[in-house]
Amino acid sequence: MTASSTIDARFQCTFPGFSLDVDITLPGTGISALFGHSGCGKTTLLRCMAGLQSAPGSMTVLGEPWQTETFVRPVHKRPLAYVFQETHLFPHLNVRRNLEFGYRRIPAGDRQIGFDEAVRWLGLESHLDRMPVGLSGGERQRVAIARALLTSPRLLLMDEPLSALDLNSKQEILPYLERLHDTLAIPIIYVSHSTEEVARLADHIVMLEEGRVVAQGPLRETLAGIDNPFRVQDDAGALLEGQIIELDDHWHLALFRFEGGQLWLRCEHRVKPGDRVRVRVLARDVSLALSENSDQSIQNLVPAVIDQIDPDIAPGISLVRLLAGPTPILSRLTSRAVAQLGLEPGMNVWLQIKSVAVIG
Ligand SMILES: Nc1ncnc2c1ncn2[C@@H]1O[C@H](COP(=O)(O)OP(=O)(O)OP(=O)(O)O)[C@@H](O)[C@H]1O
Repeated sequence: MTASSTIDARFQCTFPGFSLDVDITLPGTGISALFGHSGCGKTTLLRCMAGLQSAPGSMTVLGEPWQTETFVRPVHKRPLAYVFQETHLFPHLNVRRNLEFGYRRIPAGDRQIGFDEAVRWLGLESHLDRMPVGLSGGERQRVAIARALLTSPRLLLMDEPLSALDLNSKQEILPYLERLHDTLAIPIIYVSHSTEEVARLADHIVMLEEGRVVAQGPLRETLAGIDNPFRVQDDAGALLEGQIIELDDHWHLALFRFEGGQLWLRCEHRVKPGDRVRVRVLARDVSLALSENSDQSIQNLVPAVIDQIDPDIAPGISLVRLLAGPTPILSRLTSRAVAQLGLEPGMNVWLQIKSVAVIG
C-alpha cells in the first residue's frame, strides 16, 4: 500500500484516567472496523481523525495531509461525513428536504454521488415525503447515511450506527450497508463492538484495548490469528468467504464452498446457488479428529493441517490454528485432548465443525 492509497493516522490524546496512543494504516477502500470493548477509545480515535478532538499527531487521507506536526486542517474543510448512533435529522423537514440539506451544501461540480443514486442505494424511494417522526429507527438511520453520502465525502466515518436500533431494525439495515460496501468507492471507518457486524461488513480491522492498538490487519487473517487478543472470548473464531453451490430444500441446508473445503450450512437466511456469503466458524464449534470417521452425527468434516498451537489460552484450554487449504480456522480444545491426540504443528487432521452460521 502506498501513502496515496491509504489512510494513515497517528494520535496521542490524554484525558484524566485514559490515554490514547495509536499509529494505524488503513486501506483507502472498503470498510475498516475500529473494534474493542466499551471505553477502549474507539470514538476518541474517530473524533481525532475527524478533527473534532484536538490531539497531537498526524492524519493523511489518500495522500492528502489533514494534520501534520505544524498544520491542522479545520473540521469544516475536511471532505468527510460522520454518521452517529443518533441520526440528528431535522424534525421539521421531510426526508427529501433532509437529504437536500446535505446535497445542496456541495457545489454542483464537486458532487460525486447523485441524489437519486443515494436514494436508491438506501431504499428511500417511497419515503421521500415522510417526516422523520413517522420513520422507524432503521429508516431514520438510512436517511442519515444517505444524507452523509450526498455531501460527496472522501471519507465516511460511522460511529456505532446500529447500536441504537433493535435487533429487527439492525437486520433490516445490514443489507443496505453491505450494498454500500459493494458499490461505494469511498473508504468507510466503522466503529463497533459487535463481532457480528464487524465479521459481516469489514475488510480490515483495528483492535483496541485501553487506548492502544493490540492487533490490526485484513479481517480474515486478524480474526484467525492465534495471538489475537480476543481469542479467549466465547465468540472467537474464523471467517470464511465463499459461495453457495447447492441447496437441499428438504433438510433446509445449503452447500457452501470456500477456498479449502466445503460445508453444509443451515439456511437461516435466504440464499441461492451462486450467492457469495461470509460464514463464521466459532473456535468452540470446531473439534479435531485424526481420521475421517463417518459413524457420527457431524456432517461437516474438512481436512486441514495444524499450523500453530497455543497450549494455554485459559487454564486447561488450548487454541489450535489450522489451515484448510489457504484458509485459517481456529479450534478451541481442552489441553488434555491436545495431549491425548498428540497434536502438533504440521499434522494432518480432520476438522469436525458442529455448527456454522451464515452472516451475510
Ligand atoms: N472529552 C472527554 N473528557 C474526558 N474523558 C473522556 C472524554 N472523551 C472520552 N473520555 C474517556 O476516554 C475513554 C475512551 O472513551 P471512548 O468514548 O473513546 O471509548 P469507546 O471505545 O468509544 O467506548 P464506547 O464503545 O462505550 O462508546 C473513556 O474512559 C472515556 O470516559
